[in-house]
Amino acid sequence: MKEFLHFINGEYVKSASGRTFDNFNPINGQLIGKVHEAGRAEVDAAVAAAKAALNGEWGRLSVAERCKLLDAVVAEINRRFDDFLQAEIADTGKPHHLASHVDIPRGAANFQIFTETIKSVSTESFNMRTPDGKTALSYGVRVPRGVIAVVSPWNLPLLLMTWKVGPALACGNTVVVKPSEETPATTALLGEVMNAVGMPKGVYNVVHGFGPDSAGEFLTSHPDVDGITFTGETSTGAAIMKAAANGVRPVSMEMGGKNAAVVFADCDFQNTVDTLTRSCFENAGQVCLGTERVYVERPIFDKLVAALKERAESMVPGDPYDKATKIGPVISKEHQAKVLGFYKKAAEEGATVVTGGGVPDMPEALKGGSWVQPTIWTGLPETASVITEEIFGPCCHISPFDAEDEVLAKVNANRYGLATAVFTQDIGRANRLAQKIEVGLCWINCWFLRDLRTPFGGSKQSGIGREGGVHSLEFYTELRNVMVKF
Ligand SMILES: NC(=O)C1=CN([C@@H]2O[C@H](COP(=O)(O)OP(=O)(O)OC[C@H]3O[C@@H](n4cnc5c(N)ncnc54)[C@H](O)[C@@H]3O)[C@@H](O)[C@H]2O)C=CC1
Ligand SMILES: O=C(O)/C=C/C=C(\O)C(=O)O
Repeated sequence: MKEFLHFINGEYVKSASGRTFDNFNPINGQLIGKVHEAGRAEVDAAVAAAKAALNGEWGRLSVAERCKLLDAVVAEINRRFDDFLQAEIADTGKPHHLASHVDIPRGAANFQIFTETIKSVSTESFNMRTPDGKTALSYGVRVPRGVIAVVSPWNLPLLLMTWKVGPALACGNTVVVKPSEETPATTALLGEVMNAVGMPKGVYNVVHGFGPDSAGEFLTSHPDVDGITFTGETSTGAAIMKAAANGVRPVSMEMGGKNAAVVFADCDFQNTVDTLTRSCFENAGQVCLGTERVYVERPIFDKLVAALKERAESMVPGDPYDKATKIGPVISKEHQAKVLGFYKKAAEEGATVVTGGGVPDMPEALKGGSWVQPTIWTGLPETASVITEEIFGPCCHISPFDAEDEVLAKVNANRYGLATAVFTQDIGRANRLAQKIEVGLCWINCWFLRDLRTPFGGSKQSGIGREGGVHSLEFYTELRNVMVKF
């Protein structure tokens, strides 16, 4: 049986308490291994190692030397691609094609983009006359913030963790990562990569455990943590902000969403259906950017519902190791119960269940997994739970609309503001809506098309701050001003 250990100061270590918890495979419900749960002792040791590394060899490296090490991390992730792939599939149950095309390549790319960024970024400088007639030159210099706590979720474990570790290290910080209790494997494996490339001890640390009264809380409330970056549920983000306030540490928060897609009658129909199939059902709907509300202009409403139904029914849940499988299980039995709870509520609230709505009939070997059917509803009022609350499952509600103002008001009538997708051939209308929809990310005729140089993050209760390209430097560095009089 596998054992997942903490990675502290370059070494894999057990918890002093001997406390462990079980890690289950969502594909068949079988035990993958035991995960060591960090107590205060392990979190203290990890933060101390990270703090010491700032003043050691790591802190003395030039930007070029630091980037060379991180380039070696990219090469080593690619060399061990299959190890990462297998670990990620076992932990999450995501299909092979998705993990191999999205998650693992992005794990490497998330280091590469920030080595490129940090090498070419400039700061401002000003020349001025002093009151006594001399000259002064002021210039900005970016310095690392210090020890960064990275708290990451289970839906895209390697991708979302490295999206924060990449820029943190490129900027010269050190990190202590607390991966989700559901998905410890790839974060733990990255420790082997760090050692293989000769990363100085203490630069990358990992502590496993849960949130409240466990590793997550101990880490985010630790006084020697200088900044906290988080992806996950909004209520968790709020709890972490309270911990961060004690000691006045900056936070970067990427939180929940209830994303809408707006489909106009003049859209490229085939592209729209292809894209919605991905945005509603990919990764079993467990993407914070995923679409759970679809608004369709009335003339094509029935046609769109019928087309998406056909596509949803072609997403037959199956063995993620089979390269043809398009949809796997959700992350856990607990999450399955949450998603099925919404399915039940939608029916109780009077939805028309266009397709799905329950648990698929799986082959004997997979029956123990946490499966749910891709599901589409219509007919609910805007106040219904499945239209207002984040479900994080392979499902969407489709409503008709008649006017641009009407749909805009519906899209914005939600506490979240992460992402949207607008489908139309009228580029003026698309850009008009992009200015007015209250989100951090607006896709037009596409979805989850990423350029890692661009700002990524949410509005309203979906987040605080932007990460990506130079925008990540706002969080991962302190901008210091130097004034020289001569
Ligand atoms: N990317 C996103 O926006 C994600 C959203 N979710 C949403 O959140 C729901 C719950 O999923 P969870 O994994 O439980 O999300 P979560 O937000 O509770 O967990 C994310 C991370 O935060 C940690 N954590 C939890 N409470 C904490 C605390 N008080 N202090 C410090 N760390 C803490 C967890 O251990 C995990 O590493 C899902 O059903 C989904 O709706 C979940 C994962 C990702
Ligand atoms: O592309 C990214 O950087 C992030 C994608 C997805 C999420 O943030 C998420 O699902 O939480």
